[in-house]
Amino acid sequence: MDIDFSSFVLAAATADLSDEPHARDHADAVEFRLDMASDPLDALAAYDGDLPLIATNRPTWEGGEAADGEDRLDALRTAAAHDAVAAIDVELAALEDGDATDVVDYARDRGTAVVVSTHDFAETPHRDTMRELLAEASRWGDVAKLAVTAEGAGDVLDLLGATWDATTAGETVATMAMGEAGRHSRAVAPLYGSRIGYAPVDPADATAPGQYDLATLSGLVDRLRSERPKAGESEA
Ligand SMILES: O=C1C[C@@](O)(C(=O)O)C[C@@H](O)[C@@H]1O
Repeated sequence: MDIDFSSFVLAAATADLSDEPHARDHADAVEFRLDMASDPLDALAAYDGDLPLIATNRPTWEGGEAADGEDRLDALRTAAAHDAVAAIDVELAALEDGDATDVVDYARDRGTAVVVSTHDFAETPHRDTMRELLAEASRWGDVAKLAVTAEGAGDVLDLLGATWDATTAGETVATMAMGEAGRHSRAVAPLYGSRIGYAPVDPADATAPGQYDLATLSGLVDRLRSERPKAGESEA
């Protein structure tokens, strides 16, 4: 299965693939958080859902639950070989230190897309720093993802600015501000070019702070998209 990141993709984020039938009405894909699942590879082998998967195996040093090491990357490699897995998510830091380059090469050889991500659970970096992180991740991946923590609306404005700059420079990016102050970024960032949104089917199963549930985010994104000026009307 493939995912087309040339337009917005709404991913149901979950540690439980039995969520997939409940996600179909609203989601374009499922993000399977291997690091949060019990027996993730068995669940993957048994998957026969309709939605394509983005496989993520987030290490503890980037806010996830997977122990660092070869096993984590081997699981991602196994996931990349599964027909339903359209993309894998790899941390930019794991590529820069060289650990994950083999997994990314393997995914590419199989035609599996690569999302290269950075998470900041403490703050929102300076706009220039965010711009650099997106540019760097774009060098490695099909989609450059940046999730930061907003303390106020100004942080979201900076993130949206970096998103817009990257998008107008031709990069394919996914951005979101975590935390309460950043919540609205999840609905608005797609208007500035963000190509992936993440939301749990059930809000109790959130995979990051400040997520909307899937039905709510789907409704907000659709509504805002339909109100956006059509190309040629007034957009830059
Ligand atoms: O990187 C992301 C974005 C995310 O952290 C969010 O804030 O929605 C949720 C994660 O599951 C996903 O891998």
